[in-house]
Amino acid sequence: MAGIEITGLTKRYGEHTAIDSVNLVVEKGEVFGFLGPNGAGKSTTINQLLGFAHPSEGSASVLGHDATEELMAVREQIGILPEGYDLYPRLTGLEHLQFAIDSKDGTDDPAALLDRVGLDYEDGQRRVGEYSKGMKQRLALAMALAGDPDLLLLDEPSSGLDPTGVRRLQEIVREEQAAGTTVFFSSHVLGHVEAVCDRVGIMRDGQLVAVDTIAGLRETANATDRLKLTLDPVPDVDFTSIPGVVTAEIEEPVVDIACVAPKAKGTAVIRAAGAGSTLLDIRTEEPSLADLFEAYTTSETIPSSDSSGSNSPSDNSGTSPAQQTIEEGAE
Ligand SMILES: Nc1ncnc2c1ncn2[C@@H]1O[C@H](COP(=O)(O)OP(=O)(O)OP(=O)(O)O)[C@@H](O)[C@H]1O
Repeated sequence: MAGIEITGLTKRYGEHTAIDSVNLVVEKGEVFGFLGPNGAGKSTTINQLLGFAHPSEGSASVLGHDATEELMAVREQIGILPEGYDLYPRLTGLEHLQFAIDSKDGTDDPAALLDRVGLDYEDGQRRVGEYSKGMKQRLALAMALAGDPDLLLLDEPSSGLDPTGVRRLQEIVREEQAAGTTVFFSSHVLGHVEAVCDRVGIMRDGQLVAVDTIAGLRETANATDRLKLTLDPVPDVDFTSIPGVVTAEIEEPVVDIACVAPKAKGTAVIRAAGAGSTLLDIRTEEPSLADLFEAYTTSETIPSSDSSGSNSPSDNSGTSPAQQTIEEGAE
């Protein structure tokens, strides 16, 4: 049984299609990052998983239960940190937590949950109306963890968190995964996603345009590695004539080379040395998730490969829109 299984999921608001024929399988125990620009359809998809709205077409199941028809069974097993959660200003943090524990028939110690998200017991005794934004976010995360859920659904969990809070969140995600919990979360903080996710899915204009590991996305996007050579002097060498080098920009004393073939880096170093230059420094950079995000969400043609249709670690039968241009994909 999958953690999440989404099949042909479409949601229309009047004439507007918010999500369009989304297919996705997230395996149990997987940490899955759900990405996309503003308005791409992430919250709409998550809301369908939470049974907040009926799909126009298709279906979504969570831990084997239909998200719409078996809402209560789903809710009992999952922890939710939704976008725009409601907290009650007059109630204390501890009262919120006790409510969350009771609603799951849980046995958690509220003080331990507070500690887990980095809130003091004294914070827990204060009314939530006095909380800062980050404290509210920590409390909402603690509420999602109540009742030892089998699946965590987190919409922008790092919103409002300071760097210590983000690190704590990452530790919690890893601890939960080690305990067998499936974690599905949307985030615009790509460094955080990169740090904890097994795979990511990228939404664009309501469609799921990529599902893969970050290494897989790098391969499919044919994204360039960067090689920065600090040379004394910068030689009169045409680095772009090296097979695999895409661009070579000189900003004395640095030559910044973008290349698609790993071998090109070694050749560039040998050519520079052969021209009599002393190599003062060498740096290489792989494309970051932010670079990949840009490639998948702003370029006219969505990167694709034979394997880009795989939307599950064990399933190669997905329906990612390979070879599809944005114009063709838009409704
Ligand atoms: N209740 C609604 N009524 C009408 N349109 C809606 C509604 N909810 C969402 N939409 C539209 O659906 C599209 C997807 O919105 P959604 O909130 O899912 O995006 P998102 O990827 O979560 O964006 P963000 O990163 O800004 O949170 C947007 O064009 C939005 O305007």
